[in-house]
Amino acid sequence: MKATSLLEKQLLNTIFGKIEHGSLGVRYWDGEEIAYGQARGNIKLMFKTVPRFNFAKDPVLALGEAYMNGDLDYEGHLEDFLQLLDANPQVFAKNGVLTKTVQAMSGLTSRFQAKQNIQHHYDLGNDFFSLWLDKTMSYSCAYFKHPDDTLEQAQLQKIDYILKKLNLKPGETLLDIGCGWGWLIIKAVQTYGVKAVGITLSEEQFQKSQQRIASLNLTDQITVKLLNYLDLDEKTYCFDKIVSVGMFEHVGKKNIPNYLEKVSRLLAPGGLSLLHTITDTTESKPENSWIKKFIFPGGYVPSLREVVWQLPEYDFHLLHGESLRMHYAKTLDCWYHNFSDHIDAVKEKFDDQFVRMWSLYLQGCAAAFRATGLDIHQLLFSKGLNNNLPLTYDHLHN
Ligand SMILES: C[S@@+](CC[C@H](N)C(=O)[O-])C[C@H]1O[C@@H](n2cnc3c(N)ncnc32)[C@H](O)[C@@H]1O
Repeated sequence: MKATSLLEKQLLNTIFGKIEHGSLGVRYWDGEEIAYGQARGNIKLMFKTVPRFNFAKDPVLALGEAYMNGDLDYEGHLEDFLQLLDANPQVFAKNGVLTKTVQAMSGLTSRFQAKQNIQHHYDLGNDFFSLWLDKTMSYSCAYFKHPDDTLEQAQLQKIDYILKKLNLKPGETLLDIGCGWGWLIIKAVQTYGVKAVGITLSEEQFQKSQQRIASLNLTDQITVKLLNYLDLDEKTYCFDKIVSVGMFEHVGKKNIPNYLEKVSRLLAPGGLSLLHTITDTTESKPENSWIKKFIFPGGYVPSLREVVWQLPEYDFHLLHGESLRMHYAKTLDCWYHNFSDHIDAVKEKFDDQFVRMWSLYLQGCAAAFRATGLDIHQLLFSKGLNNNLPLTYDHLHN
């Protein structure tokens, strides 16, 4: 064995040797198999070659990179692996335990960086996303009323559910911050006769949503803007309702107060806002640097309490909160299933590294919703007091 491969093996052996909770099987490139931790594990990493990445600096990032590059495969369930990461932070954390809070405090995202971050992910091409999203092109957690609902049904149910929570009335104004490909605002206008504004930072989403709106003759009722939500003019706009679905994860820890402030300035007194966002159990978990580097640059998953405690600062009153954790695991399963079904078409557009990266992202996130504290919440709140709302939420389920 060459000296470098021996050194790499010693390093990995030292890292995995610190596992105290759970267990991990590893097959090295020379064929040797070692079981780490306690008891028999259900997950096995198989190094095909000497990995080229810096495990000493950031093991999670290096494992992700080794998988993407085809140096590493695994057998078993990703859920088990993610539980192992959670249970052994001292082994897998970047340079020791650096919490999400500490890392995220280091930078306020500029307008330019925010746009770059969004384009990195969302401007991969509408034809790519349409291969595996449903027909509405909703790119957020769906709502499954029955386990065998199709993805499209579940996405339409999610939109319907959100619009009911917002208690929309004809003639009201609705803002959708991070409107994606526009289906929620289209449904809101068609079903409730509201006037809607949608904002996105993605060029591709902007083009496609404009086309959809024009083809449905809704241009008088809907405006879509290619804009950072922070730049929406408060002197021109005031909305009865504001919704944001799957956008808040891009805001960043330092910008949470700016987001809430902006919503407060754009919302009419007594107005309602619904925030649909991924949340984590605590803000002191190590962040996943692989996801942050390759999938969502600039992303930050807040904890639920981090959002809720700030609401009163802006005179927001929490009315309703709901976790849809298992709905997101199912949504991701559907996306991964569609992605795999269209793998040949994906491979025509992207290289192997990209395909492995997106497979890991979709499967890894599904596993994280199932096995870690990763969650997703819909929070409904009013600006100031609103005494004219239904007394119960029975209408949501009729
Ligand atoms: C995960 S997608 C969700 C899209 C849509 N709401 C849905 O449910 O399908 C996130 C959206 O947030 C938008 N976004 C992220 N940061 C933004 C910002 N600073 N200003 C405006 N839009 C932003 C993206 O362009 C994208 O449309």
